[in-house]
Amino acid sequence: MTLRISVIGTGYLGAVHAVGMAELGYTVVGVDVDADKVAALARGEAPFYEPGLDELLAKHSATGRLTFTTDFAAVAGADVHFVCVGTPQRRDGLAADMRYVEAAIDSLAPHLGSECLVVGKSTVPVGTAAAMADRLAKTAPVGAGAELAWNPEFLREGYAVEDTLRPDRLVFGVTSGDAERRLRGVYARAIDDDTPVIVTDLPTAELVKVSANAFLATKISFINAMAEIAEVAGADVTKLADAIGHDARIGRKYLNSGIGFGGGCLPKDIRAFMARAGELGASHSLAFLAEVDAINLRRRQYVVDLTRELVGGSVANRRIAVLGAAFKPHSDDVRDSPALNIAGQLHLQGARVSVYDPKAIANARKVFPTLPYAESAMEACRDASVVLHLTEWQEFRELDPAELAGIVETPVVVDGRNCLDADAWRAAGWTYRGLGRP
Ligand SMILES: NC(=O)C1=CN([C@@H]2O[C@H](COP(=O)(O)OP(=O)(O)OC[C@H]3O[C@@H](n4cnc5c(N)ncnc54)[C@H](O)[C@@H]3O)[C@@H](O)[C@H]2O)C=CC1
Ligand SMILES: O=C(O)[C@H]1O[C@H](OP(=O)(O)OP(=O)(O)OC[C@H]2O[C@@H](n3ccc(=O)[nH]c3=O)[C@H](O)[C@@H]2O)[C@H](O)[C@@H](O)[C@@H]1O
Repeated sequence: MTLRISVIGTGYLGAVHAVGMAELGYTVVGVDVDADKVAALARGEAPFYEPGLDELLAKHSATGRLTFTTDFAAVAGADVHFVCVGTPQRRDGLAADMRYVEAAIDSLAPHLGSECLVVGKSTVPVGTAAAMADRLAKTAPVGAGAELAWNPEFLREGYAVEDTLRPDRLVFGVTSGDAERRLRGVYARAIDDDTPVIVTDLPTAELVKVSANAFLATKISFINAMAEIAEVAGADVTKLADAIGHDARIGRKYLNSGIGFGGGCLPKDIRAFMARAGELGASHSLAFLAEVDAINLRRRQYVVDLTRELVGGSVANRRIAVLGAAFKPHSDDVRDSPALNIAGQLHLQGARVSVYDPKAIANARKVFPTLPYAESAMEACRDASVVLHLTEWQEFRELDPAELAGIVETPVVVDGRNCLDADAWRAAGWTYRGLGRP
């Protein structure tokens, strides 16, 4: 019999997971409290930009095997329930806001059938799974027999469909062999014999997730610290990254220097990890993450200061072109976007900023409605005193520096992602400034 799956929370993670489960052949219902999001998904439209998602959504919505609703009663009868709700940073501190996970468990509990599996996928502070198992036991109908497991997700936005359908590894935090067997069954069609499946207890599974993100954030801040040193020493951090990256023990990935990491995950996850370590009496173990965070935030400030310096001291009334609003290319996500943060700071200092992004303008407008936005890279750059390249979309890499030089006021470019062809820009008459790169 076809497995029936429910996915609670249909944001960047949950919508892709629901679609992925349908692609694996299951009958799937996605539930969210956001009626607009549900309505879009139910029409077969992805509520955000993610390559490949629209096609699969349309394909499976048409068969009726993939449905979306705000009504939790629709999850009744599902064999496996995946909890994918948000765990954002709390407004009053560094810790994760667990309200949404708790609410999802409470809404799910009354509808659980006998012998179903509830699987947490959200990124949570260690100890959450055990607490949610207790919560479920207290609220689920007597005899419901639901079991809880934690299966953290490692997908990257921009590659979310691919990562869901072909995960590089799976982690199953379980308390029984039966839960492991069921999870192996769910993912059987997504993996081959070589895909590592790591089966752990609940706290280890939760920690794997946050430590993976902490490591990635640390690697990025490491190279950005090297960029700071390279800047004052007159060295080239991009060459340095290539050279150390050839050492297989180090590896070149996540050594791209620039304005640092943003998004809905790395920044809030390292902060929540520090907060949890503090609650567990182990603040000292993760004290280095405060520096990782500080190095990262310094990158944004550095570009703001550099821009001011490049225009002779004050950005007031100067036209600044900002290429990029998303926190990274192939995504329309602007959560904690370094590019938007820099644009916002310059705007507040009186600059006449013009922001362009191929996919993220609509989301950027919601967060920063007062920022001026352009319809194209050329429009953003017209009459600019400085061009800031802040999100490395392919479209920006392909800009013709000679053509652009003809429409700006002053040909000065700051390459916040260290990936433009410096020689080509200089040859076209530009003052090129990389970050930690001559
Ligand atoms: N975005 C990503 O690439 C990845 C995210 N994660 C983790 O997945 C979780 C979700 O992240 P995103 O999808 O990015 O967040 P998101 O904000 O895009 O989506 C969360 C969704 O949960 C819904 N929701 C909130 N409370 C609810 C409730 N009580 N019942 C049903 N739905 C509810 C919201 O309306 C929203 O649509 C987070 O813990 C995040 O750290 C993990 C791996 C990758
Ligand atoms: O927990 C999550 O949500 C996800 O967080 C990250 O994925 P994501 O946020 O989609 O984006 P990344 O591709 O990791 O990039 C994060 C940020 O780091 C920046 N970055 C990345 C790599 C690099 O070398 N340098 C660098 O500055 C990017 O521009 C971006 O702002 C992880 O890569 C995923 O494995 C994880 O599942």
